[in-house]
Amino acid sequence: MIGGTKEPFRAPEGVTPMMAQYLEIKAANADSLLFYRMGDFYEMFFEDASVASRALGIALTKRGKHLGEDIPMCGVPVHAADDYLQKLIALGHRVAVCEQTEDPAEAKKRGAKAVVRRDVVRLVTPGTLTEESLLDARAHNFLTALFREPQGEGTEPRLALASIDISTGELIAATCKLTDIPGELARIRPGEVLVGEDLASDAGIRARIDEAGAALTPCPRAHFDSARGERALKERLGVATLDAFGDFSRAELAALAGLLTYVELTQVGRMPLLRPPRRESADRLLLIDAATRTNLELVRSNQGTRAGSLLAAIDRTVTAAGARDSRGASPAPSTDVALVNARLDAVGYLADEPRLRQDLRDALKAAPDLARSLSRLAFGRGTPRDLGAVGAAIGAAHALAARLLRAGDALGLPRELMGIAERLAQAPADVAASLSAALAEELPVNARDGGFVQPGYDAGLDELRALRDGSRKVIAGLQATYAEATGIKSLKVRHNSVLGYFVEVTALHAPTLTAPPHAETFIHRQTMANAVRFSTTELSDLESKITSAADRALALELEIFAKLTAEVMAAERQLSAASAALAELDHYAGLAELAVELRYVRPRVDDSAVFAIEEGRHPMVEQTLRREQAGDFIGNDCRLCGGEGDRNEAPSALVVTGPNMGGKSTFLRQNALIVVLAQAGAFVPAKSAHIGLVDRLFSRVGAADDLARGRSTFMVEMVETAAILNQATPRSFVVLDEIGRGTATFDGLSIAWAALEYLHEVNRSRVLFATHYHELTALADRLPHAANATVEVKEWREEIVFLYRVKMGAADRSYGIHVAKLAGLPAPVLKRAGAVLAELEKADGRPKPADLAGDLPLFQAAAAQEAASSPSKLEEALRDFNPDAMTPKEAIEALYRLRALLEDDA
Ligand SMILES: Nc1ncnc2c1ncn2[C@@H]1O[C@H](COP(=O)(O)OP(=O)(O)OP(=O)(O)O)[C@@H](O)[C@H]1O
Repeated sequence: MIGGTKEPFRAPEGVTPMMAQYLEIKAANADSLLFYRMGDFYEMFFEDASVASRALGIALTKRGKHLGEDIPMCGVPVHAADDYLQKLIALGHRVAVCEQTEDPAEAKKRGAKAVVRRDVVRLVTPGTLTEESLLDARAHNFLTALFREPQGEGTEPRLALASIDISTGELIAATCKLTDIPGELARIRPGEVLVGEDLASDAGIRARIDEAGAALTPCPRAHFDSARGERALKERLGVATLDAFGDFSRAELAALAGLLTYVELTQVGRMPLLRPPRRESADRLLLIDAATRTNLELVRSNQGTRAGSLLAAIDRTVTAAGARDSRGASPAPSTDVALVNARLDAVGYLADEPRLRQDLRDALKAAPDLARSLSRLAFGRGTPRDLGAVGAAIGAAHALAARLLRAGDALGLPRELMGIAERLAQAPADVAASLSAALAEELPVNARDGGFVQPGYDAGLDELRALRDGSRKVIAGLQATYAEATGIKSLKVRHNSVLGYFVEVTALHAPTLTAPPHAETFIHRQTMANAVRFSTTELSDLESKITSAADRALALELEIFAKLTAEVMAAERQLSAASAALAELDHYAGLAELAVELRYVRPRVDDSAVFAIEEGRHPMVEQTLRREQAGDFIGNDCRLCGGEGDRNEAPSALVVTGPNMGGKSTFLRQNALIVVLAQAGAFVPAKSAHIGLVDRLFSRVGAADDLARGRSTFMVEMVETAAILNQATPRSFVVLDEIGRGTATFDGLSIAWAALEYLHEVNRSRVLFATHYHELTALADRLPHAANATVEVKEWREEIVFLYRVKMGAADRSYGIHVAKLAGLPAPVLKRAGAVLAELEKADGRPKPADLAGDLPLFQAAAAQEAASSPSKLEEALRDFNPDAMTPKEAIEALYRLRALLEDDA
């Protein structure tokens, strides 16, 4: 555990002083691999060496003995350490980087055997990366802390989440129900999740964090101290109260405390830049659970790639920061009508102004990644290029603000864009002026390389540089002087790191220099196969002049670097605000570009329960068809009206039937995606769209096996269906695609039937329900607010042609065998299948819809309530268990218990 109390360490007897130091530092960082700096390498020893050599594929060697045994060792060169770090972090390791904290010469002064002082300067963990090389520029890298709210009696357990992207300083707090944690983690996608010991021992929480693909780090409970969190935040932000940023709960402050304590520990005291925290209130976000996110391929396709996801399809941002923003952290789909419309106003304005949009995008493209440069500077890991980036970004911010305001003069900017322009205009011009006065055109990657301060900025520096360069010129001149004095035309003055400057002549000429009169000037240093090398006092003097001038010049440059960094950090608040504004502007301009490029329209978003789409399209399928020149996407209408609205206007549930490959799934998902886009403030792929705000979105496909997690297909389906039936409200939007196919036909049909009835009667959500069970089409006749829809096909000489048009009404038959033919099933199999089908139909092997309709009672809302007032034992038992908190094994056991109860009742 990070930051737990540690026993004082004592090295065993007879260990070398260096090993004793190593063991002590390792003992204090037992849960990390220790990168122990030795010269130009980070070395690892013992178990760390074995683990790292396997993980990195590098050689395992030995170095000396410890308690009579060989010490395994492996190492990575310091200059290439980033690559190795990245691999280790990706594999889930954490790394403690231990540096020499004094000059070896200093150590020598303490005695020949004294060990150079070393200390861990940083813990590298998946959630605390700042290096450009370790991060994806276009994605946030969040570290999230979870804290369980004290639970009142009879209330649902809730958790507070605090998240930080330490590479940009973005800080967010939120609270959600325990059951919504997977969805929240899927949205934030943290690289690492911190939990107190109590939560760490909760198998349900562990499983959820694991499923979100994040590393779990247990921390001492004491880190989650809300009073400390509040104090630390106020101090860091220099404010007396946090009220201006949101109404943080004690649990949120505790989560923030856990987060900040951990950051401080891993960064060994250095605190990152912090942007004012944002409180995301879960009741103003469209809730999308983890399964729905995966199913709709919001940020990742089913293949696990960005390509093919909704994000890839709609992202037209031109800066890395804009892409990070678009990825979902800040413009998360909202349920706040005013906010959604304000965002749509911004997109609409830029969509209508092509010239302005183009100018803004051109300027944004040239602007550097301000957020990440700022964060590196705050950490003391900044480079001259980061300073250059800050200066350039301020310039870009002013130019963009001016461009926006110029446009706004005539037309009046919408609220969001006005806010952006104001924040951009406040970027500190004085900081930009000092940076541009100080910095050279070409900037080195490292401050230690020097040469980044431009001539004329600092007289002292200019003088030292002149001294250094003058001496170099004198040396260059000495070659000619020596050649003439000795009569050796081939004499050269050279330089290497061992001898410094020296004179080199061929072996043939060497005697001239070793004999009088030259022997006095030339001091023999080295004899090579063909050459002999000499030094002279003059050269040595000049050399030490150069070295000392260069050293002093570098020291002066580093001072200037520190001064400029301090100046930048003093304006941190305005710079952070400007950097967020740059990202937002890019985000809006990108959405406007998308709208124009692909003819997306502005949706009408309001508080109604309507969902009316005219000629809607699927964002990803449309683009794939276009890319592959596979024809046009056929737009389809969809009209639904949920429980709170007037369900007579339109059905609340559509049962979609039709042949495989006919376009059912595409139709279902495009409508769910349109909801996501609209509520995120984006235009949507349709001819027109009217959307009454959706509070929760669910999308499920009849599950594929999830054997890796030890659940059967059917179990997954049922757990997920249960989640929907328990959570969907009259404002929700539910997409169910072939639910129930994971079990025997009749069971599956019955469950699909009952689920649809329940959604219709109890949840009263807007529902799209695709199914292969034709029998379900009968339901639409029985349920007042359900209707049938089907995807059109044409039959032509025993072939079917898909038209991809969705029309009202039921499919007259299914076309499984036709599709099997398209898939290339051998002809004899197809023929035999046709014969079997004909027999079955003749023998009426399928249940008649009417029979089923008669057998199965509806879930009338009233009946459901009546049942609720006198719960049976079975219901009581059911209510007690929480499917989300169960392991697959527990779920199966629970099912057996329920069965037993049922038999008892009977
Ligand atoms: N509206 C449309 N316009 C053009 N092509 C479409 C349209 N809808 C679907 N398609 C094409 O048809 C393919 C199959 O669609 P989809 O997966 O939605 O069918 P399905 O009815 O759900 O099939 P199954 O029942 O086998 O899952 C899509 O990948 C796409 O190429």
